[in-house]
Parts: sequence; C-alpha cells; structure tokens
Amino acid sequence: MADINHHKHSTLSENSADSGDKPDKNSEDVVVQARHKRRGAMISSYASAQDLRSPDAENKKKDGSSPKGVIEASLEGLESDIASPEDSPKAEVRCTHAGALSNWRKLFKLWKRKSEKPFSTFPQLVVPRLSRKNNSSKQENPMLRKLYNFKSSLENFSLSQLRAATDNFNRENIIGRGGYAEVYKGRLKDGKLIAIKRLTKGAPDERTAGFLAELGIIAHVNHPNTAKLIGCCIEGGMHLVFQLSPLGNLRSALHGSKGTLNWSKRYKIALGTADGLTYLHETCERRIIHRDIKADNILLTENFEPQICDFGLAKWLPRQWTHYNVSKFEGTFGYFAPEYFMHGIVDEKTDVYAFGVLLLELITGRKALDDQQQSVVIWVQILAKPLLDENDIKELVDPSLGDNYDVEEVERMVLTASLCIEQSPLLRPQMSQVVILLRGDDYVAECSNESQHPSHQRTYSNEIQDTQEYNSTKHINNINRLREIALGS
Ligand SMILES: Nc1ncnc2c1ncn2[C@@H]1O[C@H](COP(=O)(O)OP(=O)(O)OP(=O)(O)O)[C@@H](O)[C@H]1O
Repeated sequence: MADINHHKHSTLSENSADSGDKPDKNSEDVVVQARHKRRGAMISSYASAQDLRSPDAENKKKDGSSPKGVIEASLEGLESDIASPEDSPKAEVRCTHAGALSNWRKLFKLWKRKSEKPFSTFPQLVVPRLSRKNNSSKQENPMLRKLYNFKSSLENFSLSQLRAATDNFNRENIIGRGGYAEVYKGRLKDGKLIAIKRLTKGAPDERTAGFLAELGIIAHVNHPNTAKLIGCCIEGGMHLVFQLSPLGNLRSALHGSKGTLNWSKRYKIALGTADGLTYLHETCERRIIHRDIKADNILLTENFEPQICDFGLAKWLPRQWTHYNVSKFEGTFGYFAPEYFMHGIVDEKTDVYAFGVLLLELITGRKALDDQQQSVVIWVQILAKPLLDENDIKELVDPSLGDNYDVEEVERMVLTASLCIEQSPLLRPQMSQVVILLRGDDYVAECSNESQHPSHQRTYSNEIQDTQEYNSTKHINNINRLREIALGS
C-alpha cells in the first residue's frame, strides 16, 4: 500500500546478529548466550537498575498485584537509583529515571486520591489463562494435544468454497489491504461471515513463508482479544480465513469518516488490547511478540471489543531467551521502539512501546503518522511528552470529544501511555502492569487470591539500555534519523 503507515522496511545491516527468524538454530542460541555472558559483568556493576517488569525483592511480589503495589515498587527502585550516585553513575540515566519517577509519583497520587479502600486489602491479581485452562484436560501428551487442537479447530477450505463465499473474489468485497495481502469479506453457506486474507504480494516462495509464519503463530492463539482464525486454504494461492470483525479496524473507526469514537469505546478498546497483549506475552502457551501493534491491526467486533490481528511479523520468543536480534527491519513508522530501531532488539517492550503510541492515538485522536508525514514519534517526544509530564489533560484529549470523557480514566490512560513510551525499555511497564494501571482498583478488587504473576526474566533490551549512555544527543539523532526516513529524504 502506498500509505507510509503500511511500509515494511529492511534497513538494518544484514551482518547484525540475527536470531530472529529461526528460534531453534543452535548457533544463534550461542550468540545470544555469549552476549548475555558478556553483558553480565556490566549488569552486576549496575546493580541498582530497577526492572519495572520484575520487581525483584521477594517482599514486593504480593504488592505487585495491585496498582499501588506496581507503583510503589517502581517508585522505590527509581528513588534509590536517583539517590545513589554510585549505583547510577550516568547522569543521563538518572535524569531519565527522574522523569519516570515523576510519572510514577503522579500515578501513585492519583490512586491515593481516588481510592477509598486501603491498598493492603487488595486481593492478588489473576491474569486470565484461557489457553492453559482450555487445554488442561489433555495435559498428558502435549504434542498429541497440539495436533488434536489444530486439526479439530481449523477448517481446510477448498477454493470453490471461498469463491462461493466472496462472489468469485469480487473486488467489491475487499475490506482491507495491507502490505502483503488483500482481505475479502465473505459469507459461508451456513451464513457465517468471514474475512479471507489472500496473500498477494511477493514471490510465491515469500508468500508461502509468510503464510506459514502467520499460521504458525495464530493457530496457537486463543483469546477474546485476538482475531479468530477458523481455517485456511492453499488451493490457488495462500488464504487465511478469519471470523469477520464487522466494524473493521481501529484506524478507520478512529480516523475515518464514520464519526468519532466516544470515550467509553476508546477506553474499552485500550483495555481489551492490553488484555490481548498480556495474553500474548505472558499467558499464552507460547511467548509471542506481535511486533506490529498499530491501529490498523486492531479489529473491532460489533460491541467494539478489540481483536489484535495480523500476526505476519509476530515472533515466538523461547522462554529462556532474553530477546531476538533481528536483521530485517520491519514494522510501521510511528510505532517503533528506539531499541528496535537502533539495535534490532525485539522483546515484549517493543510491543509495550507501540501500545503506548496506540494509547496516545486513542487519547488525542491524532494519527501515528499524520497526513503531512509527521511522525508521531517526533510529536510525542517533543510536543506531547511535556504535556504528559505536566499531566495537562485538557490539552491532550481529542478536541472532538469536547468535555465528554471520564477524567479519571483519561488520567490513568495518559500516565500509562507516558510510561509505555519511555525511551528506555527498562522504564516501561510490562503488559500485566499496564492492565493493572489502566483498570485501576475496581478491577483488582474483583480478582481472587490465586494470583500467579509470570516471573519475567531480564531481557536483553534492559541490559543494552542499562549499559549504554543514552544521552539526549543520541536521542535527538535517533529522532532526526526517523524523520529523515519517514520523509524519504
Ligand atoms: N477478520 C477481519 N475482519 C474484518 N476486517 C479484517 C479482518 N482481518 C483483516 N481485516 C482488514 O484487512 C486489513 C489488513 O489485514 P492485515 O493487517 O491482516 O493484512 P496485512 O497485509 O498483513 O497488513 P500489514 O501491511 O499491516 O501487514 C485490516 O487492517 C482490516 O481492515
């Protein structure tokens, strides 16, 4: 598609260590492990670096299941970093931490102000575990279970079935076009509405590879906030068949001509997308990094329930790995996390950053990349960040909403967004923390006591960001480089 929003790019140097495309390749595993070892010494000498995604002290584990706990644990870590020059020797890092500290403090105040319940009485958080629950009865043989699930749940469509459903792939039935595919609306004989993603771009081999890559991920995914794959067809091309999401994608709903999405719908979309991403990162049988979270890839059901779609770039990240280091630079301008853009590092925080940009779109009504090709990264960092830092909500909220929004929800969303778009992945929350921050006390109060926060290992992007001097000059250079590429100059 001509729109720069949809461009996929391959600009990272080919000789950068690539473990991204073949997770089972031994040599790449060794590269990652060797890197990890090299970094070890540096990390231990920087022991105070606080990983917001895995509050390390045992006694914080319980608190980590409430908004207050998440905020307090993070505040403590940031405060100790700033107060201990020998632990945080880099002035720039202290400065970044100070900014984050101020955001976390605001969030803390917000909860203190709004909550009538004592924090300590909150029960532990339960993250929904759909796929694991669903599969619990077939635990005895995981391989058979997977085959069984795969075969029983996916339909193998014939080309004639898809032709009949789409009036012979009538172009009037095209409901979406992406970088790789055309998507047709169709109706099966039993009346079920479907969306057929027909891979159209690239050489046949590339299409097959893309098809298998997407199928390999999406076939394992099962959550109310992810797109529902119902089958596939490999006759006359590569086709993935999904349940139709009748309201199309979020970009059209938010920026199209159909009118404004009201605040409660935006909030619902933010929450559902956060739930979907939490599932992919932390609850799904596989640890999945989506890598292309953007408004086009959030579909909407008739009830405005968001569904994450387009797993074409998604990566399965083995649990023992800290990250992928990709050589092929793909994704969408406006949503790139700095560590991905600069170093090709992919882990959960890459998605968290993109989710932060998505939150800003929902709050402000601005496009991630506007019609003047102005990158939202620049807008976010130069214009929006000061507003975020000052919590200047009226200035930030989409003017078309007028005063019709819930101030408390907006405040939560603004501050959560500001944390998600932190330059350092270290300072971004993990998605389960995002859910807690966005939903607030009521959600936590509803949860039962059987909380099992998945423990997250430290990721490579933490390490590299800890140990490099990410000073403001580099940051401006990054922004300029993004601007140059975005503007094609
Ligand atoms: N299940 C669905 N229901 C309704 N619309 C859909 C569905 N799946 C896809 N679409 C529409 O088709 C568009 C493109 O789909 P998708 O993102 O999967 O294609 P792609 O070629 O992989 O795109 P990209 O260039 O972002 O990688 C979506 O933005 C959406 O508008």
